Amino acid sequence: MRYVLGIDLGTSAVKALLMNEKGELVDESVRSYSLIHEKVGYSEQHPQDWISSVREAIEEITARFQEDVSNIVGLSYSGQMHGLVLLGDGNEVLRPAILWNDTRTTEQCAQITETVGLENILRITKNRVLEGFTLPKILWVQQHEPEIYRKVKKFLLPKDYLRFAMTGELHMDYSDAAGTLLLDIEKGDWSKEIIAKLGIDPEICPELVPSTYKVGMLTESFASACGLSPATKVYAGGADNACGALGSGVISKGKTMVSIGTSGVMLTFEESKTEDYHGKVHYFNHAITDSYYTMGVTLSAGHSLSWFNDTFAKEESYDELLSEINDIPPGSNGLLFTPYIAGERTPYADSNIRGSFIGIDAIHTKKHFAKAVMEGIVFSLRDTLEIFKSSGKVIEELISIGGGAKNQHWLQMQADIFNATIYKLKNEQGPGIGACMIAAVGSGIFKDFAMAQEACIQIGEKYEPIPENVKKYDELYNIYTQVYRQTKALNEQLKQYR
Ligand SMILES: Nc1ncnc2c1ncn2[C@@H]1O[C@H](COP(=O)(O)OP(=O)(O)O)[C@@H](O)[C@H]1O
Ligand SMILES: O=C(CO)[C@@H](O)[C@H](O)COP(=O)(O)O
Repeated sequence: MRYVLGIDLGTSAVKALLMNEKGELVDESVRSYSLIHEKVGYSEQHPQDWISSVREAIEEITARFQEDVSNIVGLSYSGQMHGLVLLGDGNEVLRPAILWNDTRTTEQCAQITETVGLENILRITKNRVLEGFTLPKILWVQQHEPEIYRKVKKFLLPKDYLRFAMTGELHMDYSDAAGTLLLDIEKGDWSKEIIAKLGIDPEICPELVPSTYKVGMLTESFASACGLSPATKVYAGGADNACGALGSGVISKGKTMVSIGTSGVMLTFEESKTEDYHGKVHYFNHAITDSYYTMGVTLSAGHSLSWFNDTFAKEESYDELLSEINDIPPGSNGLLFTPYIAGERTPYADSNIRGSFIGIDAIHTKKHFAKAVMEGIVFSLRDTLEIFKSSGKVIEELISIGGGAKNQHWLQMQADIFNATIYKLKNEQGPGIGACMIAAVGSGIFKDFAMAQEACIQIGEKYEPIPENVKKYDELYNIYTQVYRQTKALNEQLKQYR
């Protein structure tokens, strides 16, 4: 029997999945790592932590593997998007990686928009300039750390650096490159115009490849450190949201998924690059050649719940914290939360906005706050659903993935707030499954992603909207949508005290 490994390099942890040639998941392991928040708005990680965590996660799987490890024929990746890894002359890492949820680059975003022009940016990249994307981070290093910038020979994204550490080969795949704001989406190449206008050395951009491209084999040293065969073939992989889309079957028109990971994502398949959302949602290349997807991002989705848990209920597991939320009616007895605890992206591209609890009453207890946090996160994802609907899309079914899909009440809440049928996967790790599918298609186990989807994706429970909850949540959503406007100016005044 042949096997493939999928490595999902997430924000909070790396998850390694082992899949057999029938598309069944046979083993998995997880290793967590931390985020560094040196200042408000900063979010970094040490690339070395990714490498050691991945090595340990694979080692755990190979130690349990009962067959010859050469039966693990291929591996691929799903990676947290946009994070900037800078390499010097000898491919050494020059500074910690600046991540997707780092919002220090508001000034650089304004400079890019002014220098390149918003119309040009939208025409070339199909996206607006946002703090989370990679290009503003490159300019930030250029301006604030010129001694480091002078040494830069290549820039990579997180999973590309991981792949380099495992193979010695430097590449970037199109689905992840789309999130740099340097890719000309129509031409499928680095944008010479943006690069020239911003005075960036084109040599720092890595070679672009498709997700199923075979970049090479594992280095002898990495293979022996994690117990794999050095003949294991390595395929490029994709952005975590592209892989999440693969892993939840969003590979054809009309398919939509919602993910509550550290961030929150509402994502739908786009057949072509010609739809125009005027940058209101992100428009990126899929991991399938010549396909695209659009998505809106809630910066702190699962992160809002993990923040609440860490800050107010550290001793409790998620299951303990959420055990009584179903005793509370929709709307948490008048308590409303906006999940802008680290700024927001969709629909408000605003790095300064912060979250609120509105309507705190003496009757509210910890479980009300926990439920309000979950509701606020889903309201925020509904903002993107409304953008899709206003462009004429009909979305009646969604696949829900990510850590948030582990909680059945949260899944029901999604059905009620989106007024749509929610399907859960048997294993909620969509991006990891997508990474396995890339390795399986790359190594020829499946002819294409349609065949891989048939074999690898197993739908679990189904959640139907409950009409009285839908009605109540519609009313509450109307109140929710007013909070941003009404708290924006207050947060501007509060900024100096952060
Ligand atoms: N048992 C659970 N119940 C509800 N939510 C959970 C549970 N476990 C994890 N989560 C949520 O999922 C988030 C992590 O999701 P995950 O997809 O693993 O993140 P990432 O890929 O960004 O590292 C946590 O921040 C938390 O909000
Ligand atoms: O910034 C984005 C997408 O644009 C995030 O979705 C990151 O890709 C991180 O994802 P998770 O760790 O939350 O899955």
